[in-house]
Amino acid sequence: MAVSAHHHVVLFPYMSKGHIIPLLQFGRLLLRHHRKEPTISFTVTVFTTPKNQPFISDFLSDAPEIKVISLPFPENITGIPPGVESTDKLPSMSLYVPFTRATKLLQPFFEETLKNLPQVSFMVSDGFLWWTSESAAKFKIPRLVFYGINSYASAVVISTFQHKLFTEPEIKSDTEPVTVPNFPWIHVKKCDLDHVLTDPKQSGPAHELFVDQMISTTTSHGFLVNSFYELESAFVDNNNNHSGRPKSWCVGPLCLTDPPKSKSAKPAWIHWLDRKREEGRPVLYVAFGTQAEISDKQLKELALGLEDSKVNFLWVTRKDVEETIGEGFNDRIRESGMIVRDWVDQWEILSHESVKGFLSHCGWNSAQESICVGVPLLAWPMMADQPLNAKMVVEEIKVGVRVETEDGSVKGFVTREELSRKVKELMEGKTGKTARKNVKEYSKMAKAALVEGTGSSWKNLDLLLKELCKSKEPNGAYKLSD
Ligand SMILES: O=c1ccn([C@@H]2O[C@H](COP(=O)(O)OP(=O)(O)O[C@H]3O[C@H](CO)[C@@H](O)[C@H](O)[C@H]3O)[C@@H](O)[C@H]2O)c(=O)[nH]1
Repeated sequence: MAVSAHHHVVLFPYMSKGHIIPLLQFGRLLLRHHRKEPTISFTVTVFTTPKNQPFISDFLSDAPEIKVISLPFPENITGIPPGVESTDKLPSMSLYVPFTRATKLLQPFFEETLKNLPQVSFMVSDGFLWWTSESAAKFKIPRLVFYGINSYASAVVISTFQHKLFTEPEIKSDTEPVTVPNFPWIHVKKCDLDHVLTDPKQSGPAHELFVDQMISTTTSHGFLVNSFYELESAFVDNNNNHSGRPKSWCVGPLCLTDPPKSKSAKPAWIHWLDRKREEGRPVLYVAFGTQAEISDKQLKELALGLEDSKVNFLWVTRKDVEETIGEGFNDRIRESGMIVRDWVDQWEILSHESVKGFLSHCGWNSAQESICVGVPLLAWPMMADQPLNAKMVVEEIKVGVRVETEDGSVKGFVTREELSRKVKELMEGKTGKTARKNVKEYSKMAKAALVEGTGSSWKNLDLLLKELCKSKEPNGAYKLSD
């Protein structure tokens, strides 16, 4: 089967760095696919809002052919400070619902712009932007939905939801392990799942938003998944075994599509990592993505736990740690630790030879980046899909160690003693050693998944493109060109 030559693809990520980054990487992957498979070529247009555009343009500086269009972000939304257009700038993630609901006001601008663009072969839009499926239907554009989560997390969520696992009968305990019906070897706690899935009332603004997102998902052409088959085959197969459910297409790891970095102008933290390499000291990288909320009390305990562990660490955080902990901390850790408050190139840090462990909240991008570079994880999940990602990483593929909270709940307190013990376990202990060995294997599989012609993700993308990029009959039906 041949496909007609040139296609226009629209990408519409949710306004959160953890959602924007992988979709931009997907845009790059499309261009790269064309370079390897010249029979099919793409124009890619990314939709966003003005305050997100500089980040996107900078991220795509190696791919100027990807066009970025900004739509005006709605003003005067109750609770959302003026000028906030991305979740990492929200004063609290409790504003997720009004922030996300506000995006619906972009719909008329989006549709007006679509009218004036070249015909779109398919669109990939974020599952949080449920209303984009209405726009896709109006313009007869096949929509792929992207949630940024892996197949393990979505399979567990679907099973929990379908079996009303925590709601019928209602399970009151936050920390009682319950067997997941489709996967009897997995036990989840109520606190591992988002409140919308476990709330017996099944009502309220968060629930209504979730329902809208689910409905728009079921009417989509398929799921685009930032993962690779070999990592979680049982869960991919399970997700694709439900008749009537859109097919999941694993096309990742998308982080492997990042361009090689230029060697000029190394930032200070890379110089610091170079020095640690010369000293022969392994480094723990510490970072919690772009929207984690850590109390001052917890931040202090974290800092003291890192200090107690005596392990060298590079910690990227938006907070002023010394201000929270009190004078003297920076002096005490001067030799063993470095704290960075800038935006960093996380991939460059994780790829550095000195980095031998990653204390992470297990946002799916971070976790997968760590797997790809072969660095084991110390999992400290905090919200959203992170508890499930942590379970997957520690229990399923065994590439990490888990930090436990005092009361066993996800949002519970982690003591300095626990943290220090687990840091040492990851960096020097037996479980850490096994995780290190396992993660190297998955790292090889990750790279193999994208190899032209033979990789599972390469083949999936090729099939998907062939399916979506058929030329259209005037009545909107698809026709194969030959
Ligand atoms: O200074 C920084 C900070 C972050 N990153 C990158 O930003 C992304 C962060 O994504 P992720 O690790 O997934 O964390 P979050 O920002 O917390 O991601 C949100 O989105 C993810 C994908 O849906 C979910 O898995 C998370 O739970 C959710 O919090 C990663 O690619 C990082 O490499 C940088 O490059 N430099």
